[in-house]
Amino acid sequence: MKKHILIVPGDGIGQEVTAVGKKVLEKIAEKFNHEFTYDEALIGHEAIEATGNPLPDETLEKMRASDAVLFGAVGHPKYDNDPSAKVRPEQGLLKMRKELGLYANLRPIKLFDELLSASSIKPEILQGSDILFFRELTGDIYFGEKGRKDDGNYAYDIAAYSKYEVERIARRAFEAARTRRKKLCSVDKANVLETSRLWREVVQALAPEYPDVEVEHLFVDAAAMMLIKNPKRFDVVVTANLFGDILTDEASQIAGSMGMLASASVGDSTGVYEPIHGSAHDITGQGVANPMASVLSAALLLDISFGMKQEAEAVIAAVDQVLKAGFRTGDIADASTPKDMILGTEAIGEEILRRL
Ligand SMILES: NC(=O)C1=CN([C@@H]2O[C@H](COP(=O)(O)OP(=O)(O)OC[C@H]3O[C@@H](n4cnc5c(N)ncnc54)[C@H](O)[C@@H]3O)[C@@H](O)[C@H]2O)C=CC1
Ligand SMILES: CC(C)CC(=O)C(=O)O
Ligand SMILES: [Mg+2]
Repeated sequence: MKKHILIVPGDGIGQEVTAVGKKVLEKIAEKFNHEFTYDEALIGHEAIEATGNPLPDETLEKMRASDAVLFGAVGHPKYDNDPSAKVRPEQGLLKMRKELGLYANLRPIKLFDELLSASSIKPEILQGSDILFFRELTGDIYFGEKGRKDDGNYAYDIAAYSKYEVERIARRAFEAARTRRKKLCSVDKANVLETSRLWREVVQALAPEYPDVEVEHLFVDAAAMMLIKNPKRFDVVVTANLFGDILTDEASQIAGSMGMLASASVGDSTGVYEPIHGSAHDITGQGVANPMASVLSAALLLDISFGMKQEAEAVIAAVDQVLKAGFRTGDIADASTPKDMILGTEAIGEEILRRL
C-alpha cells in the first residue's frame, strides 16, 4: 500500500522520540512491503523561532495533504515561565486540532504485564486494567473566549459546548464500548457546570440507542479517585477536553509512565498520532526519554488511519518483547532493574526495531 506520512516532531523530547517512531514506520514498510513516503514540518517553539508562527500555513497544508501525521510534542520553558507571552507553542497544537477537526482523542491505557511493578500503584489493583479514554479535543474551556479586564487584574476563560459537539464524541465512545466490555463511563461535573449538564443530558438521550452498553455517570472528582482506587472498574470513558487532559495524565500511572501512553486524534480529516506527554524540558537533550509512547502512536496510526491491523500488532508485540527481555528506560525501571538493562532513547529504539 502507498501512503504519505507527515512527521511533526515539534519541541524538546518530541524530536527525540519521534525519530524512533519514524524508524518503526520505515521498518514496518520494509517488512510488509508497503511504500511509505515522508515529509517533515515545523510546529511549536521551533516554528516560532523559524517563522514567528507556532503553526505555519505550510505545516497545515502539508498535514492536510498527508494520509496521517506522526506528531511529537510542543512546549518550551521560555513560555511556561512567562505568562505575558502572546505567541506560545501550545497555540500551534490547539490550532492544528481545531483546523483539522480532530474532535476525538483516543487514549488507550493499557498496562503491559511486565510493567506491573513500575507503577506506584499496587500490582493486585492494577493487573488486568484496560481503559480506553475518549477525550473531546476541539471544544471546552481550551477554545472558548479568553481575556483580561481591569488593567489585567481580572482573567476569564469561557467553557462552552454545543449538543452537536457532545453527541459526536459520545457516539464514538458508545460504538467503541460495543466492541469491548460494553461499559461506558461518562465523566462530567454536572452538579456544578452548565456545560456538564448539557453533556449528561446528551449522553442520557443517546443511551437508549445502545441498549447493550451499560452507562454510568461520574463526577470528575470521584472519577479521579476511582481511577487509582480501582482502575479495573473502567472500560470506555468519555469526557470533556479539560477533564480528559488531566485524568489521562493521572491514568498514565496505571500504565507505568507518561512515556507509555499513545493517542490518536481523529475527526474530520487527516488523523494525528501523538504521545500524551509534552516536551519534558526536565529531560530534554539527555537521550533518556522513553520512545514507546511514540512507537505505540505509530501503531495506532497504522491501525486507525491505514487499517493495517497486522502491522500495528507487530509493533505492539515488538514493544512487549523488549519489555519481556527486561530492557527499560529510566522512567519504567524499578529497584530490581539491573543498571545495564536501563537504556537510552535510541538504544531501546534499536531493541524494538530488532524485534520487528
Ligand atoms: N501534547 C503536547 O505537546 C503537550 C505539551 N506540553 C508542554 O510540554 C512542556 C512540559 O510540560 P510538563 O507539564 O512537564 O509535562 P510533560 O508531559 O512534558 O512531562 C511531565 C513529566 O513526565 C516525564 N515524561 C514525559 N514524557 C516522558 C517520556 N517519554 N519518557 C520519560 N519521561 C517522560 C517528564 O520528564 C516530566 O517529569 C510544557 O511546555 C507544556 O505546555 C504538555 C503536555 C502535552
Ligand atoms: C497544550 C495542552 C492542551 C496539551 C496537553 O496537555 C494535551 O493535549 O494532553
Ligand atoms: Mg495533557
